[in-house]
Amino acid sequence: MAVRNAIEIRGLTKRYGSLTAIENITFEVRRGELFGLIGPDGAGKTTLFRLLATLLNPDDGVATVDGFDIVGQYKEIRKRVGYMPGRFSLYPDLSVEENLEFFAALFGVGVKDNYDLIAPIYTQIEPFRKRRAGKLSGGMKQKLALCCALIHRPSVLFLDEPTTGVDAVSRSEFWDMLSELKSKGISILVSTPYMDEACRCDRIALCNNGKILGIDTPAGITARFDEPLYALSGDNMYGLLVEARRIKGVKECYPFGESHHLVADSMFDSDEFTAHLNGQGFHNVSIRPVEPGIEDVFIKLMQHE
Ligand SMILES: Nc1ncnc2c1ncn2[C@@H]1O[C@H](COP(=O)(O)OP(=O)(O)OP(=O)(O)O)[C@@H](O)[C@H]1O
Repeated sequence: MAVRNAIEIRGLTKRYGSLTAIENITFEVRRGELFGLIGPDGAGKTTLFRLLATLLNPDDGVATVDGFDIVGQYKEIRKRVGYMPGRFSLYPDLSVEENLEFFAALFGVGVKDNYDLIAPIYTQIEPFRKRRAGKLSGGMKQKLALCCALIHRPSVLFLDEPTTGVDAVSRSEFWDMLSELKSKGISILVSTPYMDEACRCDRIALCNNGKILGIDTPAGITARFDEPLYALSGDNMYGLLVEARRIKGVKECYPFGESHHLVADSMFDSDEFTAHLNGQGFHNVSIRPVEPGIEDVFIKLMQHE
């Protein structure tokens, strides 16, 4: 019988001494799904990947990848997964093509065996095939690392912060490549600290401090934000933040890119709010309703943790 879920995790816990890096995590990644782990540094994303890639053993709980247990059946899992770790995973002194050949040999396949899978990605770096991997740009390294992780045609792909430190255009191209791989039936678990990338996933888990704060589709996550939200800006942004937090009807106010986001309650009146700030000597105050994004939900969930 075909295994329905690519990954199943039940009550998984991992400690490093007295520090609990992963605490009682439960979720599943469906077959063919592009699933995102979204969270800041230290959330436990890398630890989770290392557990699922069978490089660490859990202290508690169970997990399967492609139907195989991460502890008892680790050899089966290693044949079936592709893992692109966060840090540079290539051999910097080997050329592009030597890296690819090395990873293919590691899995007992030839580069030609699964070339169709990597071709759309590899053709972009092929002109540089003689160049040492250490001399490639960030975006090209990322493409080569992805080819190396795919060379044995894994059924499940683990990508730990693949777009960190990569320019915006390469980041967007990378997500296009992931959509393409997904359409070929590969299940993908990918982590990112960038909230704007979350919307490229089928479902996401918001993680912080080793715990999962919420799991849903990106639209389902943003729908959880059910309070009036405004963008606030003006001269003296810091003073504005401090003063806004004191005003009646303001539940929260936090810096958000170029403006502040303000969460209001039912008592909030934006005209009164602006008049108050003008009376306090603030200039060019602008307040306008905005749609919540995933980051707003994240901030809200973290505050209630
Ligand atoms: N080998 C280790 N020994 C002790 N503590 C560790 C070890 N590896 C990770 N940690 C700690 O466990 C927590 C989770 O780290 P982890 O690397 O899994 O998080 P992350 O979300 O991947 O963040 P980052 O992007 O910074 O790696 C952090 O507090 C980290 O300092």
